[in-house]
Amino acid sequence: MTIDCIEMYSHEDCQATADWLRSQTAVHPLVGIVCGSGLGGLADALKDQVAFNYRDIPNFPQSTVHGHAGRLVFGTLKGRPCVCMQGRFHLYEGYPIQKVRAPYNTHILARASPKHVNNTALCHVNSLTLWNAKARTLIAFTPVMFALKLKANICKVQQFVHLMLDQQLKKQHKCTSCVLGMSTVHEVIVARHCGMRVFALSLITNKAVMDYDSEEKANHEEVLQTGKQRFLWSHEKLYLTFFVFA
Ligand SMILES: O=P(O)(O)O[C@H]1O[C@H](CO)[C@@H](O)[C@H]1O
Ligand code: HPA
Repeated sequence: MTIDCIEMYSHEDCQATADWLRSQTAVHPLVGIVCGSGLGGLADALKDQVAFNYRDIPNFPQSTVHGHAGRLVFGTLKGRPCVCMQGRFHLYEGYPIQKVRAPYNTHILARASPKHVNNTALCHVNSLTLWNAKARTLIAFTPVMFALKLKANICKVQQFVHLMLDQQLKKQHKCTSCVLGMSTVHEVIVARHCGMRVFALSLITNKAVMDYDSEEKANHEEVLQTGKQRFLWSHEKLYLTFFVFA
């Protein structure tokens, strides 16, 4: 990490964010959920909510994407302390990666026993991805979760590559049989790097633009609409899966 990067979001900045949050709520989350586009409604399921607007949290990035409420919601889900991010951060918003990943570092700091960053944990970048044809939902697991999920026989399995893509990088990547995203991969990398167990569930919302010479972009309204339509199903599954592993 260069000096510039450290200055953009230092350990002290991160600590200040965590200290402020700890002073505002007695909830010490065991589970952190990042709600993607169209899925922010999941936070409504939390009981005894204490919510903060990102703009009021020291050093926190701001949500700029339509449909991302920009709130951090603490509460309990089936009795487990939990925090939901209603709004995530993307490189295409103009944030440097240090700012995009900051909330995930902060989540670690907010835990009762923070872990040291382990450089070797970066080998967990390649998470497995499962396909549930019925609900058009992809689920990425660490290998342990993959095995448990298979045992539970909850969904039909097909393996995909989840490719991280930024609008500007589109022309550099050609892939077949993969799903595209602009956020989850770097979140998973940082969380694994910090020693968190990760479970990622991605809703397939739209057909990707596969003509690499096209200026066309993913249709965000379609993404939000599909999120709304599929939310009830996802909601139930999120209950199921999070409480298997929390
Ligand atoms: O915001 P998330 O959940 O990543 O969802 C996706 O949907 C948007 C596409 O319009 C992008 O923000 C992309 O990353
Ligand atoms: O079409 C897409 N491309 C990349 N990321 C996405 N996230 C939602 N839809 C898309």
